[in-house]
Amino acid sequence: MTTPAVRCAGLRHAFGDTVAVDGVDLEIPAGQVFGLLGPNGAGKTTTIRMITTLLPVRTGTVEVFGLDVTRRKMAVRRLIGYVPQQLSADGSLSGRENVSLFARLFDVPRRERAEQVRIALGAVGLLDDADRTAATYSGGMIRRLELAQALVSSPRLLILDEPTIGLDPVARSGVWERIGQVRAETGMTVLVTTHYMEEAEQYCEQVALMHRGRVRALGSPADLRAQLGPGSTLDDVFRAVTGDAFDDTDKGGMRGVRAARRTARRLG
Ligand SMILES: Nc1ncnc2c1ncn2[C@@H]1O[C@H](COP(=O)(O)OP(=O)(O)OP(=O)(O)O)[C@@H](O)[C@H]1O
Repeated sequence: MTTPAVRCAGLRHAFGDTVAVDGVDLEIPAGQVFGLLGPNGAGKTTTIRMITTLLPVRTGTVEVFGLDVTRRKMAVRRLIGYVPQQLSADGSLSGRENVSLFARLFDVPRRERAEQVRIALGAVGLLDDADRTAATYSGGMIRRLELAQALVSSPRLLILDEPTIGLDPVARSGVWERIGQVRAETGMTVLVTTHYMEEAEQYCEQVALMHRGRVRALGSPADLRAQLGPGSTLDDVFRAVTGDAFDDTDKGGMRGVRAARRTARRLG
């Protein structure tokens, strides 16, 4: 059997009295687009931060391509590209400068840097706009720029936290198209959190529904719908598991992205 891209066993994390992740067992097969779904506060970001080594794993284990994230932290970091919910692009720099900065941070060899930056910008359709400052980009372009920042180190596992939050439907499908193309070309594994059920349905091969720190349902969107009964949607499955509704904010530009992500955090 091939080594899974991610394996979490008995994973738990508490912030003081708040148990954010409460015994998560999860296996993400290599090469899949895997969706981690859940309402605000379900524990998705905390899980992702442990997988990316940004939060220590105190209880349970996490492996990325068979490497323990606690013992092999640096090796794990080299395998991962991460687009956090918080804005990670600098509005005062050009698209190319933003991606170059990440290339340096991720130790892309100096000789290869310019070419890798060009390839990453090309992969997200931003080559023509690469030398404009990011402050002039639309919300969808900023998300694609952040995707290029994560792709520049050629990761085997791409982790995206709410990649389409706050974007209009056209920009959302633009982001997903780019993710799909890169994944088809490289075979990389994609772990994504999203609030948008129709996106999970359309783009994820498997999803885990999280609620109150636990995985409550796991499977392909089609299997989960079938388990609930004929005519069910993934939304129905979600409501059956959580009983919660979502916020959905559509705004454009750097300010809009920041505002939407802030609102999403506040609502958490
Ligand atoms: N740094 C922190 N300090 C204290 N509590 C935190 C911290 N980070 C998260 N929490 C709490 O842990 C729980 C899980 O939060 P987490 O951000 O993992 O959820 P989420 O599913 O990613 O939600 P969202 O969709 O809003 O990002 C929430 O109750 C949250 O308030």
